[in-house]
Amino acid sequence: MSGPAAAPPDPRGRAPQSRHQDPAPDPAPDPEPTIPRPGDKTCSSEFRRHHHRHAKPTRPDQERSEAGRGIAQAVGLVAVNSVLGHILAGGSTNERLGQALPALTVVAVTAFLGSLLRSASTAATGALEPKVQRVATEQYLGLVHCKEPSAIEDDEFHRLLDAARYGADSARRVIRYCTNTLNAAVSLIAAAGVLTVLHTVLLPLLVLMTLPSAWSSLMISRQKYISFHAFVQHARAGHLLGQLLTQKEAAAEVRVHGVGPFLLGHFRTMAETSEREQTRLARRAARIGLVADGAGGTATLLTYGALGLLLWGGAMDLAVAGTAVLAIRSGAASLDTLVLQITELHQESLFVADFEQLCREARTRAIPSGGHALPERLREVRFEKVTFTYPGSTGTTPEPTLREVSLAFPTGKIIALVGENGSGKSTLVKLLSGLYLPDEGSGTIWWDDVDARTADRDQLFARVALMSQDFYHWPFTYRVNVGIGQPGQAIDDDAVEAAAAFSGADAVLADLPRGLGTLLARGYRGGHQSSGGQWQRIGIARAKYRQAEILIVDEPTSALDAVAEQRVFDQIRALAATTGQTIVLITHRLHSVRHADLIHVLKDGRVAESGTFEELMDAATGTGDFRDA
Ligand SMILES: Nc1ncnc2c1ncn2[C@@H]1O[C@H](COP(=O)(O)OP(=O)(O)OP(=O)(O)O)[C@@H](O)[C@H]1O
Repeated sequence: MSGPAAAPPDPRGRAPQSRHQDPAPDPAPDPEPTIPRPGDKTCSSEFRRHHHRHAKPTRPDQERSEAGRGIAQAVGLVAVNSVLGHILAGGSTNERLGQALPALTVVAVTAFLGSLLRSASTAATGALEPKVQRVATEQYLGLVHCKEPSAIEDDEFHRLLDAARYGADSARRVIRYCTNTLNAAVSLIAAAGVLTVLHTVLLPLLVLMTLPSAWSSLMISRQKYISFHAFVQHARAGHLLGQLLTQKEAAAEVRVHGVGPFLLGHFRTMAETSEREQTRLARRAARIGLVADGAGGTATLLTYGALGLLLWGGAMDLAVAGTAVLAIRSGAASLDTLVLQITELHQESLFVADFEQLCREARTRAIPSGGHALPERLREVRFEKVTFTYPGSTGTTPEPTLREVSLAFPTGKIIALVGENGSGKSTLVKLLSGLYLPDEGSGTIWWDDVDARTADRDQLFARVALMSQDFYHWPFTYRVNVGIGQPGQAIDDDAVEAAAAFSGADAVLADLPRGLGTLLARGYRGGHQSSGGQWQRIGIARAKYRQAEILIVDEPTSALDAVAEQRVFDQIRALAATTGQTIVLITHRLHSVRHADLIHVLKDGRVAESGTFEELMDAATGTGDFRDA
């Protein structure tokens, strides 16, 4: 938990995977990631086809290696039988060794071949594992970023996200366990084949010996999985507390307000609950193990007793019995490994199933692609009796945040939204930008004559630039932080600089040690820390760079000084006048809406009044809501 690159805790108690021992590619974050081109497929069927192509758990060369290894092992066991036959036969020691020499050579050669084939199989697995993990991780990230924002509000979806987070790692491990399972199965078949040839009773006895450990492994893994699901959110909350102690955003309060001991105490309580659960699981595993060992021991006694009886009764000679002991030992070890690997495979497959469920769920909650095209030259966006309730709102009859809102955003105008805290201004622009849609059965948002519900959402997003209070500070360079406004295009440095000059972020740029290429992320080598006001200018530059038809600015000047604030409002006015952009301005500063063409006043999720500044200030035309605000 030491920073953004720290591996998440694995609630299943596995140690995080260590980094490669070999010289590895530079793991540092890429401060200038390649911005995807239009048509890049992240949520597409092509992506899924790619995944399936690479997700086969074993490769043909690997299967051939394993089959070859099994044959070598069986031949080796038969050769051991021959060696024992010669050694236990009559004659001098030299004669017996001489006769056993060819069989001994076969044993050595088969052991050598087995090693070679095992190593080929390990190399094939090693190549496949990272590929599967990458494809699965890409699929996970590709699907979850395309989901409707309503999924973000859904606790159940978050629980699924938490559980599925381990699916990509599990998919990787599935490869290893598949190989090990194949490995053990081949060894077992070799040993079982030899045992069947030696005596028919030996094989069922071998199976009997291993059944108890199979049962115990399955029981323990099932318990662990149930516990993981019960504790997945608990683990996430514990991880979050750990992060809060190390995060730079919380650093000042943690120290000055002394929040550290409070967080630590909380963390300890949560960790102790986890510890109790681990202890409970360990005790349960111990009890199950004890029962399984007792049953396994009895079965082993039975097996060797049967072997003794066969020898005693003369049904088997000593050399065959010796080979049988070796085959039983090798077969029992293989069966044990097989059971263990199948159990692990079963456990990992449950996590992969969570992962697949998440992928299915994410697909059903994906923002739909396609829809009606928006008008080329938009005249206005009009809300008609729009009611909106946040998904996941609690209560039997959840309260809508917006109620029967009717208002217009005419193209090329400056429209201000004002109202007290919580009146619904930010929610309204979330609907305007297409993030959310009106409640089913409520009114409509019209983009001229196109209903936002049936409109092509990608087109709708493309028409909007957002400059919200909490716009994202991307941990990339200055260039990317502005250029990401148009992620479908290669970044044009001249346009970045022009946007910076527009917003006043050129002054920020002038002070940066590496200009456009300065990394705006403290905590990484060469990372630079910008102030709140400086970030706000960068955010405005980003919105300007986006060149969308509708620019939504939500409290754009809260972190700016008075001069900078005046400058931003002048520029916003200039934007509307020169580029024909529609500006939707949310602000609490009434003097800054003086120049708006239209002001909508919101109160408790409803439109209280609309008009120009003069109309609203006039007692004859205004209701007083604006004047009182
Ligand atoms: N994601 C959400 N889920 C549930 N309720 C929300 C969510 N976001 C906002 N709300 C609720 O919706 C109401 C309106 O919030 P909104 O942020 O739209 O108000 P606002 O007018 O922009 O407020 P402010 O001036 O304080 O920014 C509030 O009661 C808030 O608690």
